[in-house]
Amino acid sequence: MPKVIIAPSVLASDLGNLNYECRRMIDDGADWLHMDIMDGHFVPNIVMGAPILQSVKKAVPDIFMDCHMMVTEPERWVKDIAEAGGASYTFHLEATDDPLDVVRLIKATGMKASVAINPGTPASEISDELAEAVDMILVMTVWPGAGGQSFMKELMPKVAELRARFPHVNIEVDGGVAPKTIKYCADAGANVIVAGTAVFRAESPRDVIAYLRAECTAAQERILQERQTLIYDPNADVVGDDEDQEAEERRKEASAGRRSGATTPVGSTPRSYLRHLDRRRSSAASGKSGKFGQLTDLGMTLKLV
Ligand SMILES: O=C(CO)[C@@H](O)[C@H](O)COP(=O)(O)O
Repeated sequence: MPKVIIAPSVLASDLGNLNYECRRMIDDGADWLHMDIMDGHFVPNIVMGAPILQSVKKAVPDIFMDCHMMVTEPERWVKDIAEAGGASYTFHLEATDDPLDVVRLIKATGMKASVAINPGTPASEISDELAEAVDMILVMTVWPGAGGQSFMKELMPKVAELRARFPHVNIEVDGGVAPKTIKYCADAGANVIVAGTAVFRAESPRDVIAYLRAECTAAQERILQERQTLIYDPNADVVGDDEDQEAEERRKEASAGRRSGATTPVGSTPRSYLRHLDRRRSSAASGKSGKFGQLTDLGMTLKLV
């Protein structure tokens, strides 16, 4: 599983003291700083651009700036952000017809490339080819444009689906992530955690960062153990297996979230996504068959990582 990374979103910081705020977060244990760039078109707000990032990079040279570009023309700002010291460039899938070309432009600058999807965009819009080309996929857990919104738990099946499909890709969540909501993200398989209000406005940002990290690390161990149980067993009977009551409950909750773009009718863990595929395939088959066979028939590659 990819490393757990905690990235406080500076949108919730004291923007008049941005250099100090970024330094404070790094000293408190943050791995990255999440820099929200908004152009007033893709989202209705305008927040910072390359000159501000450049000034931060100069004052805080060891910063890793995770640049979330909420802009309509993602290709237009790649060079400026790279020159300003951006380390990772996230563009929105909804903002381009040629995501692979944007990735190519980003990579040519030496920055890491990442693609974001809005709450209304299904995970299936991320093609295998795109996922292999990027370093990270950002699943927005609020509609982009403002900090301090409520976390959309019903989107967790998208995270679980992407984690099941791409065990090694960084999966980032952003929006309303806090100690109260981290478990949903962590169980679904997210490993890059953006949190603005919950960290910057906390009495002890250090404690919040440590808590978010601990929850994700613990969940990763659980996910790895669950994957072990998916080792091929020709005698396994997965049809009608009701051991995972919790997944069933989550499936019900998830289906209530379809209107928000959560199109995967499954529970919110990578394992339950794989089990869903298994059940779907099994219902069309007669008798018992091995799990690997069923998954690979569906085009899935089940990997132990
Ligand atoms: O991109 C965005 C909003 O558009 C986020 O980065 C938010 O800034 C996260 O803030 P909180 O919801 O954690 O306060």
